[in-house]
Amino acid sequence: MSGRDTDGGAVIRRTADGSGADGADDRDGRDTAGGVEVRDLEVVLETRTVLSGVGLRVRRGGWLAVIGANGAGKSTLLKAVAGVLPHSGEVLIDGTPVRTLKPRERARLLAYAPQAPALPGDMTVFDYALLGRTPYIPYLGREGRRDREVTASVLERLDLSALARRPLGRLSGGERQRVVLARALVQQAPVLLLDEPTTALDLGHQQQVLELVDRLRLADGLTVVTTLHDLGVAGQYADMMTLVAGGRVAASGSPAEVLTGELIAEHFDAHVRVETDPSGRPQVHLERPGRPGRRGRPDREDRPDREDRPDREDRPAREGRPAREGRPDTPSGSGARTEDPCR
Ligand SMILES: Nc1ncnc2c1ncn2[C@@H]1O[C@H](COP(=O)(O)OP(=O)(O)OP(=O)(O)O)[C@@H](O)[C@H]1O
Repeated sequence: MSGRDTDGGAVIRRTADGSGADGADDRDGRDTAGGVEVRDLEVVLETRTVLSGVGLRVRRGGWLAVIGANGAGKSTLLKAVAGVLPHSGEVLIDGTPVRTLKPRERARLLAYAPQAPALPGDMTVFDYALLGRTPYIPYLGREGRRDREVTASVLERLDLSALARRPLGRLSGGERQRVVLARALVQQAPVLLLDEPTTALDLGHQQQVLELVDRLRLADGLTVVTTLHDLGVAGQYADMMTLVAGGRVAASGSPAEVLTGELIAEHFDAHVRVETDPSGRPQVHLERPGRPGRRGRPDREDRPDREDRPDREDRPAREGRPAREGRPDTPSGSGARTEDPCR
């Protein structure tokens, strides 16, 4: 379900059915243990300290979005959590330090989809996704029927069945990105780390991928950590956010706490309008400086005072949202407005 905002831009909204558990998930007998905790993480690349003093905590079944400007350290943070970068400090997966896990143990606990991995051009989509089953296949053994079934099922859910026999070298960028995600999902680990999983995807596939991840999270208690550049999407799906700036945590909290006009202006140097959607989640709209805030509407200063508008008292409070009197006022100077975007 996608909609259009009043600015004419496309807005992805979460589907209304928060339960999301469609019963079609194909994981069996798997322990869903696994929250993530990072303590005082430091990563030095070559001679440069890229992350310093980073801490975060994601409960089992939570979705954390790591946001920040280019070069802030988001991918480095994800790689350190995935255990593929040397680090100091502690990364705990379900209470176990990731550095103490053998690769096979780690792969059963944690699946990581990098932003742009090098893909073997001659390998087929199916065989590449099947690599996600490696931690379950005995040494010197072959994959079994179950492994092939899980792989086929994930490919189907990501609209990739028709491409199953296609070599990776002959895919589009968005198809490649879904194949990388497929391999991670085929791994069926309780912790899923996704580095910018939707950058190359069209709007429909973005939504398909994010909804699938959310369904798995809600149905199986999957713990999800993603980096996301699209703050609007991050605000719709994550239940917690960490804003990284200059290799440190600049802010963390709920999407409403982190996606404020002030923080976005400070750390992204971007001019935005933040609104609250009917489900209470923040929506971030880019605003062009010097233009009216909304198409076809006069600037705020030119409009009659809200208190003077005659229809205000007659309107019912929106469903799922406290009446105006119960909502906190917009912080002064935040740049965020609280008008209903549908009016
Ligand atoms: N191997 C490396 N050696 C030294 N510095 C590196 C290395 N890899 C990355 N960096 C630097 O570390 C910083 C953080 O990089 P990282 O890829 O984590 O940023 P990011 O927040 O994911 O950025 P983006 O949004 O552009 O993907 C950047 O300044 C980058 O130039």
